[in-house]
Amino acid sequence: MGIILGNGKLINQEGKLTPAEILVEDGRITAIGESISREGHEWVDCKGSMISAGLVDVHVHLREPGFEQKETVATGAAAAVRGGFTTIACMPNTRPSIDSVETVTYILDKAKEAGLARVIPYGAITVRQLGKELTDFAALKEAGIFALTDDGVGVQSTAMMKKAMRAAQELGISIVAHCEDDDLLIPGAALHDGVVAARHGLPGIPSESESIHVGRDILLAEQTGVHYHVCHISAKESVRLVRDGKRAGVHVTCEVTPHHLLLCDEDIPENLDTNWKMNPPLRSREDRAALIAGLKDGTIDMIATDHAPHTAEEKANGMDRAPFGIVGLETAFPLLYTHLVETGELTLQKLVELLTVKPAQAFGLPYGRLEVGAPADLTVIDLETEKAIDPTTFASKGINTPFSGWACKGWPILTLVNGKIVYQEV
Ligand SMILES: NC(=O)N[C@@H](CC(=O)O)C(=O)O
Ligand SMILES: [Zn+2]
Ligand SMILES: [Zn+2]
Repeated sequence: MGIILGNGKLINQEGKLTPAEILVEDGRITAIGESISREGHEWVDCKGSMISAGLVDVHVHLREPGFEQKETVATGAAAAVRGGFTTIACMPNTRPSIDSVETVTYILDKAKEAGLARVIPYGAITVRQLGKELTDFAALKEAGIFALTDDGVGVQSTAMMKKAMRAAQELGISIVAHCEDDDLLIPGAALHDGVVAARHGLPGIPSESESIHVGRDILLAEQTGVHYHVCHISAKESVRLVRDGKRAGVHVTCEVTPHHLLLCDEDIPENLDTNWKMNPPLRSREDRAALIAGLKDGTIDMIATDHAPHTAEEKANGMDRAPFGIVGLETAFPLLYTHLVETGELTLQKLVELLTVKPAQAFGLPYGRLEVGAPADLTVIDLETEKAIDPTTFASKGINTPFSGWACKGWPILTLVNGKIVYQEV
């Protein structure tokens, strides 16, 4: 017996929504048609909503092991499927960090136990993410990592990064970089080094602290031939460097977050609410425009949330001491649909691609495609009902979002992973 997603809509070649039904059997999509015979199958009413391939997020912090008060694999995976994400790659800045086979296996076991989203752990580039010694890439690959990154911190040594790229290239693993040059950082700086930080008399985080690493690493990627991916790109100079790198034939990709696409430093409230503190910081209005332009011309390959839950207690520590990071899994699609698609900046088709097939393609994952034979990772999204973002309803333990109260359309109502219903709006 299969499951029919009935009374749904699909985006066609012209980007129009047309009536469609999907049959799912044994974890795969086995038929797509205007109307599928219900005989012998369970029938689920999509109520005229859009059916999309399940969303893929290559940048998520699940916090387990070590910071279970912020999030666990189970709560993070629940947040993922509630947000329509069926595959998430989780970052290694846990305690211990994901620098050993044991920790990779621990997370994969927790994810299996939760039975919600597909969770693929990143492996750390350096032992304990200290930048001093490479981890055992071959062993981590064997254990099932998604790619290598030291996200949370930048790899400071150029020589270490080059060595990592060489080794990763030989094994066919991608290097994913949090680009940040610590030499350019002022302790306690929390906002972009621009007009808003200046108005508050605060030290700022300069754009070059990011773009210098982007430029350095693109040159190293050119030398080594590795697939190099930039995390949470935020500065216009970084976008320019990636554009030039692509033109020169370097295998470079990058991601942007929903918050960097929708907000800039001028939006930060006067009271400096720490739900607006994240790394990289919200940059200038021009930077935000460059990110949208980069998405449109293909320089930016995908959208990733950088879901970074922290406790309310930690976030209550003031702009200079609160941890960097905001949650994103449960708000990404509604925010982007409402504020980029409904406003005419991006087409719905393009938004869906940036959250499905584009990240999957860049990293060689078999997900993100809605076609017969593909794994039945599916998301049904209600594009009509308008609701305000309410952090008290989140499945995530984190409620640290600057988007509380924002009215949005585009809410996921049903999520299937591997043919199994893992989220259904009640
Ligand atoms: N993005 C953030 O502001 N914080 C992330 C770290 C990171 O993504 O660099 C975290 O782990 O909290
Ligand atoms: Zn980062
Ligand atoms: Zn991150």
